[in-house]
Amino acid sequence: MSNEVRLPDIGDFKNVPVIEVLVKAGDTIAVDDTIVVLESDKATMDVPSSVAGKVAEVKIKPGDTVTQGDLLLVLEGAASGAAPAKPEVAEKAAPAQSSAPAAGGSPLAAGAGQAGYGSPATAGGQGASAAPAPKGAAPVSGEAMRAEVLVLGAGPGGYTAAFRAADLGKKVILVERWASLGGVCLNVGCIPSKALLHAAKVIDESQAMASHGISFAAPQIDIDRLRSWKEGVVKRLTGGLGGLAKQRKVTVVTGTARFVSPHQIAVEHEGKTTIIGFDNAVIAAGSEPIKMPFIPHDDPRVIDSTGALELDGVPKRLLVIGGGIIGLEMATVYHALGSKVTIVELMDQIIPGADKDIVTPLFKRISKQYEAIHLKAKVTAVEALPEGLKVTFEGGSAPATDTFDKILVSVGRRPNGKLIGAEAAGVAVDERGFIPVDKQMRTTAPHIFAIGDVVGQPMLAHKAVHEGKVAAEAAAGKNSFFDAKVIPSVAYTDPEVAWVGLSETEAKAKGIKIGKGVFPWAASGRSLSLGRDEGLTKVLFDEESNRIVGCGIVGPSAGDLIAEAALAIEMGADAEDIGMTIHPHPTLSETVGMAAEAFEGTITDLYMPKKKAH
Ligand SMILES: Cc1cc2nc3c(=O)[nH]c(=O)nc-3n(C[C@H](O)[C@H](O)[C@H](O)COP(=O)(O)OP(=O)(O)OC[C@H]3O[C@@H](n4cnc5c(N)ncnc54)[C@H](O)[C@@H]3O)c2cc1C
Repeated sequence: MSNEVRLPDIGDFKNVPVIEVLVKAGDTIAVDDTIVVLESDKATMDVPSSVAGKVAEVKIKPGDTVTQGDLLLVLEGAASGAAPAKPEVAEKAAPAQSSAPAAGGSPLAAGAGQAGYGSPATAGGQGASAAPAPKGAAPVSGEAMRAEVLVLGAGPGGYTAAFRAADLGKKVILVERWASLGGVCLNVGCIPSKALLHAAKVIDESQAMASHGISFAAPQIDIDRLRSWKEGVVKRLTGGLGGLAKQRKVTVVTGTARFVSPHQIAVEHEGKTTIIGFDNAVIAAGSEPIKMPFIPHDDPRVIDSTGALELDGVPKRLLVIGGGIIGLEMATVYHALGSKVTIVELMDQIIPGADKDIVTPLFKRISKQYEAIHLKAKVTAVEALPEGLKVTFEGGSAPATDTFDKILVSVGRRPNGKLIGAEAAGVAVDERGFIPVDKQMRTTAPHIFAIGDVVGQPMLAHKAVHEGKVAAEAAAGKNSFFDAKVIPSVAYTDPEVAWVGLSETEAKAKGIKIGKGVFPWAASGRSLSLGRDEGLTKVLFDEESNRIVGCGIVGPSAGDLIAEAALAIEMGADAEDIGMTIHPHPTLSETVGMAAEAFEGTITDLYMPKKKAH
């Protein structure tokens, strides 16, 4: 039972005015009582099921503005060390962060413009639903092991949480159903895909050099060697994690875990069940690819991202369903290896989470390379015939039917929250399988935390890692919060597309006034010397404060360049800070500085007669 009532992480509440407060000190509140009316859609907030009792103090009044996670009420008997309403004393928050614009009501939204590898089909958010907290089951007897911190799942979120908790002196058990550590990211996600994308890049660049005077023979592709090189990269990293776990004395248990009570899990492995007790737990169970009911997924010619990374041959004609990041990265690989690629996407652009102008250079390039890209179109049926997979389309420029050798289904990922017996531990899971959490990554059972893909979008490894640290520190009694302002997204296509913070589309939709500085890479010496000129760097600024609120970059290495914008946003930098920072020449990083100068009107590498020089 908690002694605080906070505004939960549902929807998108940021700086929302309080219209009415329906309780006062001395009132007794019970589950489902309405306590506050907010302006946003006249939303009301009811007492969550983990809270009940007498109100000691009301922390808000009509006219205040509140943001997700803010403290609303303190109940009698509250612990003196109650967590602060805002993360200003969070240990990891540097001074510059707490003075940055988002805290003071800037247009920057923490969730803005973020898309991950689970997009576009699953549009969940952190704490997407306030499911009532289940009670949890009675403890079972026969505990074989006990941990101070138990971590369920050894992906980037889980191994980070386990290692951080161990470094903070906790006795940690890490449970993983797969034989190797590293989760989706290391085994069947980020790392193998980037290894294959590197191979694709070498093939494409060697072909491109023909027009610059250097010709190579057509590549001889030994698919078995390519696969084993990729597997070697994966093994090196996952093996390294095993070593790091040993060094920290983290006990790794192999098996599939389910909660059996609020302080116990049962681990099934090779027909044996082991009960492990814990004080705190961190759920890092990740996500899995979404399957579509009308697609014959058990036909070996229908693959998901894991199947695509297995590199089981190169199909002549490949259909990629879903023009999100995973689909486009895999299309890049298979195109380079020789497949004729068709993409079908429901929305009116590929990578729907990013601004159209930063996606257009990629779209133009792959439109020339691929057989077809059908936008605003969908697959309605797939028939498995001996000669191929007959696909029925609807909408856009798609034909009525077409036949392919393989189909990659990449329409998003679904969280694994419903597969771990969460109800036995008193952990609420929403109807889609996401686990609602607060800013300390606590679930509805306050001693159990959840992190990574299983708590919401964006489904990205770097988000999971950051959350893993917060959860481990909070479990170790530290006052840590997830207070990152932004989470960058990258499509490692060719060209790469990267964005962070507010997008122009979002700013328009929300009526937020922004200014922008754009630097076309056709004016970048470095870009031209790479034989490429289609790139673009766009930096968005708050119109009043001139502080950076978002950035979009398309071009080779955009994924590396976006880190500067993410840091600038975290630090509350303005256009002058970025423009006056001396960037090395000739580099692509100059394009970020020059975009800021274009906004300021101080740029000399472009002629911008409309901007007043100052
Ligand atoms: C093809 C592809 C490419 C990607 N590329 C990138 C990229 O470049 N950059 C990026 O940031 N993200 C990328 N991602 C996304 C990234 O992989 C995920 O966001 C990240 O792995 C999530 O980490 P996690 O710790 O939440 O979960 P996961 O990595 O999914 O790990 C969860 C772990 O929990 C284990 N588990 C689940 N249930 C149980 C159970 N009951 N008992 C025991 N163990 C269990 C699973 O076996 C798994 O090992 C990519 C994803 C894919 C599919």
